[in-house]
Amino acid sequence: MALREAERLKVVLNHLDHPSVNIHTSFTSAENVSYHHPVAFKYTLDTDVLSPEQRLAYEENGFILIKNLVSEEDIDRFRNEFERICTRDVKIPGLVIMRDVSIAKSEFVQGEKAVTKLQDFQEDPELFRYCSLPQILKYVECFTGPNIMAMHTMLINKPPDTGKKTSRHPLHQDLHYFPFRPADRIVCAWTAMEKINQQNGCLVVLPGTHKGTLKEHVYPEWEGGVNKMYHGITDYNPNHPRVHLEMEKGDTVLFHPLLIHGSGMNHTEGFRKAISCHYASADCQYIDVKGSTQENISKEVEELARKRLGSETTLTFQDTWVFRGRLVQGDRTSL
Ligand SMILES: CCCCCCCCCCCCCCCCCCCC(=O)SCCNC(=O)CCNC(=O)[C@H](O)C(C)(C)COP(=O)(O)OP(=O)(O)OC[C@H]1O[C@@H](n2cnc3c(N)ncnc32)[C@H](O)[C@@H]1OP(=O)(O)O
Ligand SMILES: Nc1ncnc2c1ncn2[C@@H]1O[C@H](COP(=O)(O)OP(=O)(O)OP(=O)(O)O)[C@@H](O)[C@H]1O
Ligand SMILES: O=C(O)CCC(=O)C(=O)O
Ligand SMILES: [Fe+2]
Ligand SMILES: [Mg+2]
Repeated sequence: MALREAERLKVVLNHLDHPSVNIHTSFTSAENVSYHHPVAFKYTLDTDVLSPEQRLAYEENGFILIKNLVSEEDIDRFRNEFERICTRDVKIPGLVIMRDVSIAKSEFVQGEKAVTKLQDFQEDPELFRYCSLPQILKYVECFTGPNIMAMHTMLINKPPDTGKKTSRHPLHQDLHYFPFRPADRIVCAWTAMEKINQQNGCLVVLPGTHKGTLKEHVYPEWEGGVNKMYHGITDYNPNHPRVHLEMEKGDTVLFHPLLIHGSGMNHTEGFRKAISCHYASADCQYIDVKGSTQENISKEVEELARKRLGSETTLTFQDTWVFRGRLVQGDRTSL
């Protein structure tokens, strides 16, 4: 134990010699922590990628924002591919094209304007390039370690709100959807595909909530309706500070799967776009969610699998993740 503390201290101290860090402004916190209370890092691993203040920020807040991580050129390519999918120029196996619930039964909306989310693009080489970008994996490894699985992929096209407030995403923890652990070895990368602010419905996070436990999730009672599987937490502290993550095109936030987050209404006429991937250490283990707060989502997913693949399907919640996961670095050891 003492040896591990010493190793941790060494990491912090090593960073003190790092030439790119400004000793006068940024070091104070890392220095204080390391001398006065040896740092017990729980949420991050020892790599040379995160600066001491980035590392402490993630430990404390459960997220870090990296400016300008994905190039314009790459984002424009993802956007192009998104359009080809919406117009049905390409068909990708396993990919789910989801409409906003407010227009789900409308025949009159077509193309990109009818799509609120692409889910599971792991079989599309062009979009899946996002999940393998080396500059993203370099950060992801700080949380997952070297064996990395891309477990869940999405391109979110938050529509202008129709007035029913269905463009909101209720406050939730992504871990609710995942039957694998440990949670600390899972991380989401979420990249803005354009300028995203409060007007068009940016991410809203409750800093520090990753230190809590997984909460119960249910459909919120919203008058205008709620999108399929958009479960939310009812039992959160309404006075907890909220941070609106305003981002530029290419900025990327990495966040912990227990961090409570959601997104507000899109008050603009544009479709707000973001691309994301949930990564997990390939060393994670599947868990049985029976009797836990995750039982409701597991039943809902299994029901959807039966609807899609036929009523005789015996696919479990865990199986759906085995099929979707793709190795992006190292060895597929467990997941
Ligand atoms: C090998 C694997 C196969 C097994 C597949 C199982 C995969 C499940 C994936 C879901 C896991 C989600 C994991 C997320 C983890 C990270 C955290 C992210 C948090 C979220 O974002 S959760 C929300 C994401 N939700 C989904 O992705 C739900 C998946 N969506 C769908 O399955 C379909 O898009 C949907 C909504 C069922 C529509 O199916 P579709 O066949 O395209 O549509 P139909 O026109 O036939 O409509 C069927 C029926 O559904 C109603 N409908 C349509 N859209 C919506 C909507 N947005 N919300 C609510 N209801 C909707 C439609 O009106 C029809 O209703 P009827 O009454 O007429 O039957
Ligand atoms: N009445 C509500 N009940 C439950 N959750 C809500 C409610 N209103 C908003 N939320 C959720 O709270 C989070 C932040 O939304 P909030 O409304 O604060 O965003 P905002 O960006 O301030 O948007 P707006 O300007 O539309 O109010 C989102 O996840 C949203 O879905
Ligand atoms: O609104 C968004 O882009 C975020 C949605 C989200 O948190 C999710 O799908 O898990
Ligand atoms: Fe989420
Ligand atoms: Mg609001």
